[in-house]
Amino acid sequence: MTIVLTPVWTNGVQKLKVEPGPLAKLPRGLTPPALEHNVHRMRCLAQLRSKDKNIEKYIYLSQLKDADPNMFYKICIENLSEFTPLIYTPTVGDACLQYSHIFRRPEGMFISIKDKGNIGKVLRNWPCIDGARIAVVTDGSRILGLGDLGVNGMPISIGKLSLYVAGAGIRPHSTVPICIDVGTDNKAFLEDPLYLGLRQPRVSEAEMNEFMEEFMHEMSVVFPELLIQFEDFATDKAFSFLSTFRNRYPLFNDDIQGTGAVVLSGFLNAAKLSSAASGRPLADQRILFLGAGSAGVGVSMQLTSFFKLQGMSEEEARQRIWLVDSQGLVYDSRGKLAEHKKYFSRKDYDGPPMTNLVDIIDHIKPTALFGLSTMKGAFNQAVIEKMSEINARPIIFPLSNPVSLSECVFSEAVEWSNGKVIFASGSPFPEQTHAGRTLYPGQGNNMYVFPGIGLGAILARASSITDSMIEAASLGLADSLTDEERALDLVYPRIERIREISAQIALSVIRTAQKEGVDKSSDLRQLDDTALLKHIKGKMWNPSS
Ligand SMILES: NC(=O)C1=CN([C@@H]2O[C@H](COP(=O)(O)OP(=O)(O)OC[C@H]3O[C@@H](n4cnc5c(N)ncnc54)[C@H](OP(=O)(O)O)[C@@H]3O)[C@@H](O)[C@H]2O)C=CC1
Ligand SMILES: CC(=O)C(=O)O
Ligand SMILES: [Mg+2]
Repeated sequence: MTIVLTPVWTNGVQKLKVEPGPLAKLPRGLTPPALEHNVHRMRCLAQLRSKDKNIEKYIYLSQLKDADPNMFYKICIENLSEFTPLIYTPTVGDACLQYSHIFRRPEGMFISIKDKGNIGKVLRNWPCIDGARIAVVTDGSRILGLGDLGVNGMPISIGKLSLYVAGAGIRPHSTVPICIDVGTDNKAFLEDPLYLGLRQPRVSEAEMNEFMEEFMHEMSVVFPELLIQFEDFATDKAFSFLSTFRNRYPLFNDDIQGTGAVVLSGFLNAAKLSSAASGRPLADQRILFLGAGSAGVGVSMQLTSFFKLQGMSEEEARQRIWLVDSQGLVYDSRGKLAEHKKYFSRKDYDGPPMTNLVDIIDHIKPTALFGLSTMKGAFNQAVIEKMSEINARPIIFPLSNPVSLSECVFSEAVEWSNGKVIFASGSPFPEQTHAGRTLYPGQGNNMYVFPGIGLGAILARASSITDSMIEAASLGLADSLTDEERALDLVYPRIERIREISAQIALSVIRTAQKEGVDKSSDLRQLDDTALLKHIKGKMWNPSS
C-alpha cells in the first residue's frame, strides 16, 4: 500500500493527510523511533477499551479513522462484533443526537438548500472525485427511529460507509458520506446554539423535489461512476425519491430495499426452524408487521415478491401479510390511507378498528411478528406469550433501531416464550442461557446486505439496481449459513464472516445484473463463478499490516 501524504489546508493550518497505509511506515523522522505496527495496534485497542462510555469510544474511533484510517480498519475488521455496535447502531444513534456537540472535524459533504443552483460547483470541492464509487446520502429526516435530526444525521452516512469498507472492502477513499441540509423541524436543535445545520424549518415538498432533481443530476455529472444509497429519508420522500430516480441513476434505498432483503433472508431461515417444529409449510406462514412505514412496507414487498417466485398468485402472496400502524390494523374500510399502505391494506376485515396488538394476534394467528415501528417495548409479555401459545416456535423480530427503541429485548423474548422464540433484532443483544442451553439472537439489520450489494453493483458498473439484484442478495445471504451456524439455530451468519458473505452476495448481484443487461463491465461475463469470485476478492481493499 502506497502512503500518500497530501498537504491539506484547513483555516490556514497545513496538515498532512495520510491516505490508507500504515502510520508506522511513514518516512523517518515523522514518527517516534519505536512506533511498531503490531504494538501500536495493541495501544489503539487498549485506548479504546479504557473508555467507559460508548460515545467516548465512538469519538476515539472517529479520531483514529481521521488520523490513521489503515489502523482504524485493521482493528475494526479484526474485532467486528466489538466494533459494529460502536461505529453503527446503537452507538451511532447517540452520535447523531449529539453530533453538533461532539463534532471535531468535518467528514463527508454537506450540501444545503443554500447551494441550490450551484450544487455541481460545490460537489466539485470533494477532494477525491475520480476515485469516488459509493455515496450514502441522507437528509436527516428520519434517523433510525429517532426522527428528524437535520444535519446531525451525518454520522449515519459515515457509519454505513465504514461498514462498506470493513464489510466489503470498498476502498476508503472511494466512499462519499453526504448529508443534505434542507432545514429541520427539530425544535430543540433549532434552539441549540451549537447546532451545525441551517437554522430554518424544512423546505416545502415542491422545493425539496426541485433540489433533489438538481442534486441527482449534478451527482451524475460530477461523479459518473458513483452508486448512491438513499438512507433515512422520512417515509414519503423515501418512497417518492426511489421511484423518481431509480430508473435514471444507479441507486437503491437501504431502508426499503436493503431492509427488505435482509429480513426476507432471516425469515427464510427462521421459517425452516419453525416449520421443523410445527410441520407448517412456507406457504402457510402468516406475517404480521407492527410498523407500516418505509421499512415495514419495504419488507412486505420483498416477501410478497419471494412468495410469487415460489408459485403463489399475486393475491395469495399479498394475503400472507398484515400491517399495523399507529392507528391499528390497516384495512380498506378504515378510511383514507397513505399511498404506500394501500397495496397491503386488508380487504377481508370490515369490523371496528383493531388497535390492541394481542387482540390483533388473536384475530390473525400470525406465525411471524416483525417490529419496524420505533415503539419501544411494544412486544410486551402478553404479546410474546400469545405468539408462543399459538406457535410451537414463534418468529419474533423486533427490528427497530437503536436498541433503546427495540420492540423487546432478547432476554424478555426468551423468558416469555420459554426459550421457544426464533429471534432477530435491528440492534445487537447479548446471548442468553435458558434451561442449560445457550441461545443466540440474530441481528436482522441491512448491514448484512448493503455492503455486498454495493460491491457487486460497483464491480458490474451497474447502470441501475433492479429488484432482482436485491432479491439475489437476499437469497445469497439466506444460503450463506454454515452447518455450524445452522446447528446453533442461527438465522443470520456470524458478523465475523461479513467479508466472505459480501463477496458471495456481490457475485449473485453481478450475475443478476448481467442477466438483466444492466452491467457495463462486460469483461466479467467471460468469467466462470470461481474466477468471478476470485476477481471480486482480489478487488476488495485490505488494510496493510
Ligand atoms: N433492522 C433494520 O435493518 C432496519 C430497521 N429500521 C428501523 O425501523 C423503524 C422504522 O423505520 P421506517 O419504517 O423507515 O420508519 P417510518 O417512519 O417510515 O415508519 C414507522 C412506522 O411505525 C408506525 N408506528 C408508529 N407508532 C406506532 C405505534 N404506536 N403502533 C404501531 N405502529 C406505529 C408508523 O405508523 P403511521 O404510519 O401511522 O405513522 C409507521 O407506519 C426505525 O426504528 C428504524 O430504525 C429501519 C430500516 C432498517
Ligand atoms: C438500519 C437502518 O437502516 C435503520 O435503522 O434505519
Ligand atoms: Mg436506515
